[in-house]
Amino acid sequence: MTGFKEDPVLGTNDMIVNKEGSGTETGSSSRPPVVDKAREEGQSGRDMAGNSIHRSGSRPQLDLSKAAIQGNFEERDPTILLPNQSDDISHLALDIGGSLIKLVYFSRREDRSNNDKRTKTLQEKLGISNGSRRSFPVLGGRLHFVKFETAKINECLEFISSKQLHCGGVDVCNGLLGAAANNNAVIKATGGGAYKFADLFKERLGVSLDKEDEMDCLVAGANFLLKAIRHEAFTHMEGQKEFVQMDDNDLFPYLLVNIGSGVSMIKVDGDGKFERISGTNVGGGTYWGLGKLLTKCKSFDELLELSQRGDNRTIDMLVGDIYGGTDYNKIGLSASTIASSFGKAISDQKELEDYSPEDISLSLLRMISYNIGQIAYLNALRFGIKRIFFGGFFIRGHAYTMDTISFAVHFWSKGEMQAMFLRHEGFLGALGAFMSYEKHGLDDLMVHQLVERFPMGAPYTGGKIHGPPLGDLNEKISWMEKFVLKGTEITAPVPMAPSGTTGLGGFEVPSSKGATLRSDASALNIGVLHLEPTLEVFPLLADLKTYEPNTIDLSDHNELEYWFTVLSDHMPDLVDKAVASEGGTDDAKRRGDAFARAFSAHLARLMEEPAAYGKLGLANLLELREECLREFHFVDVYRSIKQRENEASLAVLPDLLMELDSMSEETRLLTLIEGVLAANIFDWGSRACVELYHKGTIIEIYRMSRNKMQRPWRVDDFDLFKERMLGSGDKKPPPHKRALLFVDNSGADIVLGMLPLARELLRRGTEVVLVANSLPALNDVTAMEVPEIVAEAAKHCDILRRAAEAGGLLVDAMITNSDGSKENSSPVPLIVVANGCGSPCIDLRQVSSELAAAAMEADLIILEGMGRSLHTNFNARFRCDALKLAMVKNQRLAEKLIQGNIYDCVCRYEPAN
Ligand SMILES: CC(C)(COP(=O)(O)O)[C@@H](O)C(=O)NCCC(=O)O
Ligand SMILES: [Mn+2]
Repeated sequence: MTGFKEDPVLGTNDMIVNKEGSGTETGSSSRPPVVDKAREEGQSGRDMAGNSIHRSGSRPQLDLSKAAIQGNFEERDPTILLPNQSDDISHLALDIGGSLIKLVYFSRREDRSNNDKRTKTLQEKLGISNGSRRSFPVLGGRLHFVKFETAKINECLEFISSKQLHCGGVDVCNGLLGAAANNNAVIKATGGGAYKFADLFKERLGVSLDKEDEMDCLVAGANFLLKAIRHEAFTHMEGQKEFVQMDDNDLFPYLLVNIGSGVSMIKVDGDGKFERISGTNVGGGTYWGLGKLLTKCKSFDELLELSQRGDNRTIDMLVGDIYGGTDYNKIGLSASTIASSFGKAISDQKELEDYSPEDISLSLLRMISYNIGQIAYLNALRFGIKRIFFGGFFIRGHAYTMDTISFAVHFWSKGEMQAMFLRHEGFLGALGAFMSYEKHGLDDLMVHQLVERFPMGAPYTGGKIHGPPLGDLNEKISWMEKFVLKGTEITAPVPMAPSGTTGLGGFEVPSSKGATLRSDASALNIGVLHLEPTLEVFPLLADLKTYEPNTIDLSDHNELEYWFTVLSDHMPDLVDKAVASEGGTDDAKRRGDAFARAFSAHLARLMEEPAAYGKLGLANLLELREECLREFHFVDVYRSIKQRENEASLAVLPDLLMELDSMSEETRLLTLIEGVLAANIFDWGSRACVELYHKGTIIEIYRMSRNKMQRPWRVDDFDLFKERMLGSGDKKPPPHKRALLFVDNSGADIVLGMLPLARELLRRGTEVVLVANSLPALNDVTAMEVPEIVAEAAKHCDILRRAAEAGGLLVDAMITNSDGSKENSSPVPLIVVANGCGSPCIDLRQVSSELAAAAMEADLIILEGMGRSLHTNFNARFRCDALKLAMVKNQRLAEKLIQGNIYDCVCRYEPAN
């Protein structure tokens, strides 16, 4: 496991563990289900050999039978009583190693489900409430990863206790179970400490540790990660990290090389199917042990840090030392290849003290890393395995170690094999233990149901080992305040040395060795995993495998720097607005400051290491800002601005509709598209636009924007779109059946832009689904707000009114005409669907199940706005007709993306192929 073990590690083929044939009761998926009765009664069973099997009392699934709402039914989040739910929903697992304790725990999420009556009915009307809905065995929530030093086990116990993780029940605040400490509670644990500290856990927390086999856990954890997490695996060559997309269907077999004190090499053939095919006793323990003796270092980190400044040539015997400074060309060895680690010490007339500890440490690190890389390669070769994943305590995200191992594998395999690493590798065991809870449902989770987000629980130092837990918002704020006093400490952990080779390159000199240690020994390069069982892949994507939501890749440092500055510059104004949106109270000011600090800290962390939480795109940064605001309880920063703009726009809507109705079909279509582009100027996320707003009223700006809409636009496929809509000559194409309109901003954008366009589609017999954000982001309109806007607009327009009624949007509206007659035609419906996100951008790999269901019948999608159609999805291809409409409100983006200028427009039409 990831901790150093006391057990000696045996050499090659010393032990075979074949999960399938072993008949053991540990592990997860291959195990036969445990008889419920035995579990309920907490009995111990007997296996075939008569050994007693400890039955875990844990059962993470919710028993919803006889569930009843307690109190007021009309409340937004009423308390639900689950009388039949046992209080053993386990949501904590541990891996207690020699030096670190790794915790994986699950926290329930408050129910964010949309309770709006109107949107509910309309979804029923479209038949999308049941259709594609599955029953989800797993609760929505978050999977957290936390580390403690084993030496500070008290902090760990305190953390568990303060968060009530050992009670196995659901958060008391959520009122589900109100679980008090449960003396029968059992926590899954692996690693040597599961034995060593069992009594301490019993004594301090009243819980028993249910021990799981380390190797079972390791494999279960690795399999889960490789299948369920998008940017989990990466290569690391010459200081460059590159994520590798694993193919679910082509994952096995792989070689898992776990470098703890010793090294285990495990061939993994499937879930629960693995065999320990080899190992070596020269591992992390060897490096640490020998290093300690030779350098007098006190800790592993210290030793590793020394190596950063070392030069192994003073102590290693190189090919050049033997060949008088020249290469040994005949067998392809250059002069700088290590011929013999520590070999120079034989002939040098030196004592140990004459060598620098730095050089010794580096020589040792290279000796051990190359050796492991070579043995791993040979074993992969032996079994015809192409992929090797390295993990364990020894790796801990240390760039130079990864480079060294990668070089070895690359060198020996002549580039045929790749060494890969896992971002969560430090948590394989803990995750595996977590997976071993019976019938978790977790193993069935798919990539799109897990969203990795930046860790929001402070400390915000980029995930250093946790100190004392922070209980509530107030503590979180105090924590942020404390760090202002300490100035720069809040920013990211030690920076990675800039990459760049020495010129020697290759096997001899990995490049990422710098003056400072960039190790993940203490920093967690992982976020919080949000489990969103209702998320689905947008079914109209042409090719999920090649789909990349982000147009701007922030691994380009210039880009990152630019967007970092944009977001930083926007901060003061955003904080002002946020504070004002919460009444400008002292409490709001405190929260505002804390938000600014937390967000800055995240940005600083990402500047240091952009790939810290997987591949970083602009959409992730923009979402991070919204998540940070929510973290400090800013519910909707632009609420009043949105309201004001909605009202102003609704007031001029009747005139606009009248004007449109007086036009020919062709002119009207053009005017409508112009209207959408012009109204997209109302974007409070763009610095240029915000400056504009100080210069005129909403309507003045809208008029000015309309007047500037001369064609051709910078990207102008209007004629193609018009032909599809209106045909050419006598040919009248059939209308689209259903259009999904991804709406963007409040105010003019939706009222004077997208709604009139929706009305035109409805008039032509196309069903319209307005797709809006689930949660607020900047001034974007949310799905909760749209029905209100539609209801207002419908007062002035029969087409909208009837469609909205048909879609169930107007629950309180008249169902008779003003002359008293009933409607006799059955108009196509207008409905609203929440997209599942709370960001100005949209990642179509992860949308709400409602949207996925609504998309089934759709043959046209219209993506509007810079966030949804330029920053993301600009290059996305769909299986139906797609129209992308946006005004570019940023000069740099305009230049980069469309070789144009700020305020240029994009009307990109791509027919279904
Ligand atoms: C956040 C946004 C994507 C929102 O644009 P929208 O989707 O509303 O058209 C956009 O405002 C943006 O990229 N802003 C940052 C760049 C700037 O201030 O110029
Ligand atoms: Mn927007």
